[in-house]
Amino acid sequence: MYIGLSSLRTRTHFVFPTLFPKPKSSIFSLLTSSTSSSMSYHKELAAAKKAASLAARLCQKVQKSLLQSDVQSKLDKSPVTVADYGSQAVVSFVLEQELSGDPFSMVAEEDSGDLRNDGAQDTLERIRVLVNDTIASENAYSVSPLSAEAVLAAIDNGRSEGGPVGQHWVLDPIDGTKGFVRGDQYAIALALLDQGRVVLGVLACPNLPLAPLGVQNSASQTGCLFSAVIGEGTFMESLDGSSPVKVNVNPTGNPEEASFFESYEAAHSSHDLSSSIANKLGVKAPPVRIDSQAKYGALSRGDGAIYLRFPHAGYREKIWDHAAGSIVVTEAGGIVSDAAGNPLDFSKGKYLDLYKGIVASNQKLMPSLLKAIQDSIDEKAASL
Ligand SMILES: Nc1ncnc2c1ncn2[C@@H]1O[C@H](COP(=O)(O)O)[C@@H](OP(=O)(O)O)[C@H]1O
Ligand SMILES: [Mg+2]
Ligand SMILES: [Mg+2]
Ligand SMILES: [Mg+2]
Repeated sequence: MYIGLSSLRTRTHFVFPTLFPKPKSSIFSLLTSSTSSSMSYHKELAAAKKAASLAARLCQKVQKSLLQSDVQSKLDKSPVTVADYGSQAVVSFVLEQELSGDPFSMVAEEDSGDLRNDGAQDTLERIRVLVNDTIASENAYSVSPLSAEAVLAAIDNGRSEGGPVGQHWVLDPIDGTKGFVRGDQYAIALALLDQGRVVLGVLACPNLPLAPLGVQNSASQTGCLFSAVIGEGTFMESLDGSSPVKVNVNPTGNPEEASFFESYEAAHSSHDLSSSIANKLGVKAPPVRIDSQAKYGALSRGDGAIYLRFPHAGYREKIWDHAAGSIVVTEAGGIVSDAAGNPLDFSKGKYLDLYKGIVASNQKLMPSLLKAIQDSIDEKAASL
């Protein structure tokens, strides 16, 4: 099954009684009753939610009227749009404003290189206007409009290499650019590393319905903001503003009840390998294919029970593609590991060193899932 926006809009049986039942604890009460170690991320969490929400507003505006000229190709042939750059500039600007005075380091996907080339002036001007309009819409920052140079500098604030020492923000300004361009799912993914560990993650998913996948209808509201702080659990709220509700992964230990997520793009993850693993495990449902870390968000609230990702040989995963998503799932009670069950190590710079791929699930399914994965990998190797 492919979950794009169009198919999401046409489903009928809606059963999400109160979209946001009265929360048992709000983010505020939760943070005030938390342990001293996680208390220290209160300010960072508020800043991250604000930054990702504002960037989501910019992306939504662009996605509604995306022009062919808004989409460029990077050196590796992957797409990048004015919204990727604009989102990165907005997140960088908001974090600096909200956390001014603190040392600032950010590892982000985009850089200003191509925008400084001759012939990129029109694109840069479009980004500058988008960024300034978005910042002005917040009414909270009394700054004069940013110049083109200031926008380029904000984008380049994301040039850190990360690593095991100190704090580093990790940003994917649009994860799932291909989905974004297609009009489907994407996410703004922002995480904080502290001494090499992910301690906070925020995922803004503007096109993800608030109701669970498969049960929403055309009237369902879309736009979810997931947030997680280490030791505090995972919360979901509407991007339009609502009280956060705590979410948990699907607890099933029965593969027949479990559905699994994978990339929409077959070039990003082997669909054949996932299907062999699902068969071995006894999963009955067809794969749910969605772009971006929206998969981690959906998994954290129990829409499915498994996420499988097996990039083709030679591809190296980047930390910004998994940092926010992984803490959103682990704080909701799930497990995220490589295909051998090793935890992901975000302390090695921009890249993740992995065995074969990434897998996320709940505590009960993980042991048999890892076995099915290894059996499928061995079978594939023997058939070559
Ligand atoms: N050949 C490849 N194999 C695996 N992942 C890839 C890939 N090419 C690009 N990607 C990554 O897949 C991400 C999208 O994930 P998904 O497949 O879950 O939608 C992209 O993020 P961006 O869109 O931020 O560039 C990109 O980093
Ligand atoms: Mg990209
Ligand atoms: Mg990405
Ligand atoms: Mg991206």
